[in-house]
Amino acid sequence: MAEHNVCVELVRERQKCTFEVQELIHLIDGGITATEERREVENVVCTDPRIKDVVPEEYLSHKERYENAIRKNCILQEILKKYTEKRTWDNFRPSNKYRISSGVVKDISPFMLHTGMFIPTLVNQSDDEQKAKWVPKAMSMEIIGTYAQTELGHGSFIRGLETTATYDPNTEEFVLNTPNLTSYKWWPGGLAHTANHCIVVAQLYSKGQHYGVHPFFVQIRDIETHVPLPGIKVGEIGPKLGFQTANNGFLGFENFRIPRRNMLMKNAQVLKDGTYIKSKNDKLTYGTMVFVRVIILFDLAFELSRAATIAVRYSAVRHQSQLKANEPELQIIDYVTQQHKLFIGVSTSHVFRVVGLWLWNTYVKVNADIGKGNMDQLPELHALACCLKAVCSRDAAARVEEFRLACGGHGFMTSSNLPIINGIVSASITYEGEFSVLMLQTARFLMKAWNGVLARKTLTPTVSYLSKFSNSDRVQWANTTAGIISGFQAAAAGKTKEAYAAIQSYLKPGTDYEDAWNSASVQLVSASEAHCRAILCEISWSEMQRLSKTVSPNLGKVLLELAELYLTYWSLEKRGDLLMYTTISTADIAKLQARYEELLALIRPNAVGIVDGFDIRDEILNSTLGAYDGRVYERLMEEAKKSPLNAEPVNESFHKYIKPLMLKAKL
Ligand SMILES: CCCCCCCC/C=C\CCCCCCCCCCCCCC(=O)SCCNC(=O)CCNC(=O)[C@H](O)C(C)(C)COP(=O)(O)OP(=O)(O)OC[C@H]1O[C@@H](n2cnc3c(N)ncnc32)[C@H](O)[C@@H]1OP(=O)(O)O
Ligand SMILES: Cc1cc2nc3c(=O)[nH]c(=O)nc-3n(C[C@H](O)[C@H](O)[C@H](O)COP(=O)(O)OP(=O)(O)OC[C@H]3O[C@@H](n4cnc5c(N)ncnc54)[C@H](O)[C@@H]3O)c2cc1C
Repeated sequence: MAEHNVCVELVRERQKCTFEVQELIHLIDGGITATEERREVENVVCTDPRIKDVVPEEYLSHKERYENAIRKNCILQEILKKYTEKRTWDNFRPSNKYRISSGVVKDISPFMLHTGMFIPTLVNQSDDEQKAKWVPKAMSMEIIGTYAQTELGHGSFIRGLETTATYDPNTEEFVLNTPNLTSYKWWPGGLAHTANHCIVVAQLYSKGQHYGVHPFFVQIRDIETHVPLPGIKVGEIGPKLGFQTANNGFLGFENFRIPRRNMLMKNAQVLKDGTYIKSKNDKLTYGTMVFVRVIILFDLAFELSRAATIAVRYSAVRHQSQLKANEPELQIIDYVTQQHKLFIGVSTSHVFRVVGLWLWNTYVKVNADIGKGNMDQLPELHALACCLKAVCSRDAAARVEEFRLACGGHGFMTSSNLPIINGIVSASITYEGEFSVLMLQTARFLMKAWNGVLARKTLTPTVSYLSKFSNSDRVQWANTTAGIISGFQAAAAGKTKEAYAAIQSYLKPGTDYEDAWNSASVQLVSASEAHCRAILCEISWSEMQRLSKTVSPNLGKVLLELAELYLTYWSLEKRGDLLMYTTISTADIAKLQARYEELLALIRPNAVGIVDGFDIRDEILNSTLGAYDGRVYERLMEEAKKSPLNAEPVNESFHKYIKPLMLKAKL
């Protein structure tokens, strides 16, 4: 971007920056080569003239919008293929290259489930022979798939799914059926008109026995004509709050037959005669969900970084009101209340990224152990992935909404892109495991851990802190980062203990454990949240500390300020918990507040530099308010002019309706 086109406010902001932005970019990308590789792909895609929309997406009809998304995503796939053809899935270097998708369509790609769930399920749940047959075809997009699990009647309760797969040993086939309306698959992305294959999660029956839910590889459309195969009823579910171009669909089966070997057989198998071979652990069927819950953290970090870039740059450009009489109007970023809205979101993006990487490394390690037959760490991984996915998605949605509010009226414009990002992030609170449902999964783990505390057992690493805080004394408070982390752990331990006690107190004679659990579930969710906050604080602080030692002192200082801001913000938000479970005093809280305000002031001069460090191209930001040059007002007007209503000075509705109304009023 030529600096002479950049508005004066952003030029000044960039001059103020105390660290090297390029260094931050490389840190976020994971190295200079990763930055170069990402930029190269982004450049090829974003400068391809076929990708540019003449009419903005939001003015298209639902149908046109989908067709446009498909057209452009096919071009993207073509380009990406060039960059990935030498790689197989197994050595595919995890990167943030998928973010390029936002430079192609503003909303969600209809191929997202193909990449995000169809391929991972084939990779992780097929046996070697199946993998060799299906994965290359899916990777090259010779076949296009999705993940069809949720039904009209059941999403959270997977054991309640109603689609059946009944083995017929005579033909060595499974017969798939949708027994009633509530058993229609409902929601899968790309299912409606994009995918020709899907993973179907269905209840398995063989030799008259029921064996629970299992994944099946199912072709639903003809490869040549794309016509649904006989016995398949498929369609789209209609417009939603967001995800307009995701092509979410419904699917029903009528005696639809698939070969025996189309059951994904890495974990459980059905032999030719119908004999069922059990998996080493029946929860391995849920493996793709664990994978996606883990990688969602990267997606949330990225979406937050987009919203942060938009809101921070806009706040530097926008002037409003006078702080002092006869002085120029302030840049809104100089109002401390504005900094309070903005900087926690910026910091949260960094926290999610580093905690996401830590979770990813844990996932890789546990998966390797599972491969060797050791399932010991699976419950802990599941508990971690559940609460982190749940809390981070909810936090991200709150932060994006705050960024939107921080942009005042203009943040309400679709052209700001904040409403679309809001839709994308809000959806993540529900999909891949609804918030409360996942929090209660982690609570199950915490209750078991508390049993371990009572029995003086050694606990697994992420809950080992519970033993430290098992007595009733309030924990000694220290106004340091270590003290804050310890305070969060004390709050988590205290809440876990109380939720446990609440279950016991509800367990009167004649009460089932499940009813007592339900009665105590608000406290259980609260305990899970506290546990998750303790993890977010501990891991983000240790990771940011580690990273700060790998970079220049100037950047290291900024990283630590962002990390400390996160800890301080949450200490103030959760002061009630800290007052209950630690010896924190009102004077300590006042000190925390003062430090928080100090951190806002320290971050302020670097705010634009920090969001520049996310290195998000204008085509990927898609925002009138957030572009690199800060030409906010020109862009808002340019976009407004694209409204089809502005194509004619008088709309025909005037003659048809308004004029007659006015004439009638005269009579
Ligand atoms: C360096 C960077 C690397 C990154 C790599 C990047 C690669 C980039 C590639 C692509 C990028 C793409 C971009 C990605 C963005 C993300 C996009 C994804 C979009 C997704 C769209 C949405 C898709 C969906 O929504 S699919 C449907 C999802 N559905 C759900 O999640 C349903 C939720 N429900 C459940 O999970 C379960 O029903 C339940 C857990 C709530 C209950 O199950 P249950 O009834 O069977 O269990 P119980 O309650 O009885 O418990 C039994 C027992 O089992 C334990 N359990 C449960 N689940 C698991 C599990 N998964 N694993 C292990 N153990 C489990 C449970 O804890 C109980 O244990 P107990 O010991 O307590 O008895
Ligand atoms: C944008 C989007 C994309 C999606 N994409 C896919 C996809 O590609 N493939 C796919 O298979 N699915 C997909 N889904 C479906 C998604 O996974 C489910 O919507 C999700 O798992 C929640 O299930 P549900 O809709 O049945 O909600 P419900 O389970 O009916 O939840 C409704 C309410 O009941 C509460 N509740 C439910 N069970 C309990 C419990 N045990 N304890 C306490 N409270 C409970 C919940 O907390 C919630 O408040 C998608 C959903 C969305 C929104």
